[in-house]
Amino acid sequence: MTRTLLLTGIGELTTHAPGEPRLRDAAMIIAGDRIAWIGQAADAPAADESVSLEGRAVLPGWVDSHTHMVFAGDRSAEFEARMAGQKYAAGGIATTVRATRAASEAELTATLARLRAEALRQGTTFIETKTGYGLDVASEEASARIAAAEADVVTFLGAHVVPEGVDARTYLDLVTGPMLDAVAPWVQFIDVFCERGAFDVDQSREVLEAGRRAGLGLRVHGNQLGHGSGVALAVELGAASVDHCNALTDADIDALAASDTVATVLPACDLSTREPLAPARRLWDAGATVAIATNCNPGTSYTTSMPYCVATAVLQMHLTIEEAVWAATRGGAIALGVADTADAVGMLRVGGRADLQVLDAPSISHLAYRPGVPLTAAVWRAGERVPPGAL
Ligand SMILES: N=CN[C@@H](CCC(=O)O)C(=O)O
Ligand SMILES: [Zn+2]
Repeated sequence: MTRTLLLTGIGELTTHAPGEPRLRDAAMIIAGDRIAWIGQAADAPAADESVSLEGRAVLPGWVDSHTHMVFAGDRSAEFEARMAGQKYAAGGIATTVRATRAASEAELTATLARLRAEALRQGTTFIETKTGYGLDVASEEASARIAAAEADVVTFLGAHVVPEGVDARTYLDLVTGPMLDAVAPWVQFIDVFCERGAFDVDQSREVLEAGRRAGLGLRVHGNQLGHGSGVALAVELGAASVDHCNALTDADIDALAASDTVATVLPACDLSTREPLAPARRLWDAGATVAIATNCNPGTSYTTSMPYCVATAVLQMHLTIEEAVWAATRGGAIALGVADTADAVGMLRVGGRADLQVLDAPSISHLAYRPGVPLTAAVWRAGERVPPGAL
């Protein structure tokens, strides 16, 4: 018999069930990896075990839908220079490519596992990560394989930049041919950095179409450093998401609003690169589906903290706390195509996967009201409690 655990004394429960407001004085039963019951604490059935959360808030675990965690090396000198006024450019990626190629698989695995654990301690129960710092067939294959062992979803980003010493045409043939074949067993999505200094719109289309032929879902890094065609291309090809979205025209916003392509904003990256914040408020108001992610990587956003991103989205991008929490959970799940499956994440529902977090606070509002304070009190991932000593 599956043992049941009753979480009672939930001061505020965010489920994201359609039309369901935050529940007060709630309780929940976890059975195995599933949620077996949700309701008022006073109506809770008996369970094998019971834990009182003493008025704390409960919400879905964060879904971090955009990270680059397979890398080696450190770019703090580049970061310092940026804080002293230098502009971010795609060329910094080459530094990490050199370090990543020189690292052993054991080192890359250890870094990824460390970052994954760091994220889990902050409530992230589901994570996507990308290749993109190998940029040759063997290194990209290794990156994809390492990523697949640790992350929930893996994206192939061979088209991050054209590596040093290779011409663009030769590299595109590699990315859309042997490199794609080598990573295909390990990845679910293909991505392209459609930006000045990386790939133009025709090159990006070629990469995405090759990925689609290989059965992969599509994502785009677009409109990060200037007005470009990334968003328009993502919408045209029906990509699952277009990420960054800093420099958008009204037409880009309208196109996103009329599409199923998720607009993923990356608040920590915007601050770390001193780029104008993505217009999350305008996107939301226009009717676009918005996701929030960390973009954890050593160049533009070296953080695993979804709470930091949520606080920034509220304080600086002007989302409400409910919108920001939704974007960092259900929005991320939609971007990864895992919002409406039997194993859906990013929401709490009876029969659904028990991925949830408890805040050391009575309400989700404290995520922005008390920014920078570690508020993660407990985390369950697929029904397994993260050992309290690990938080
Ligand atoms: N923009 C492209 N790729 C990463 C940054 C990579 C880097 O600078 O190392 C990003 O999402 O910000
Ligand atoms: Zn990225």
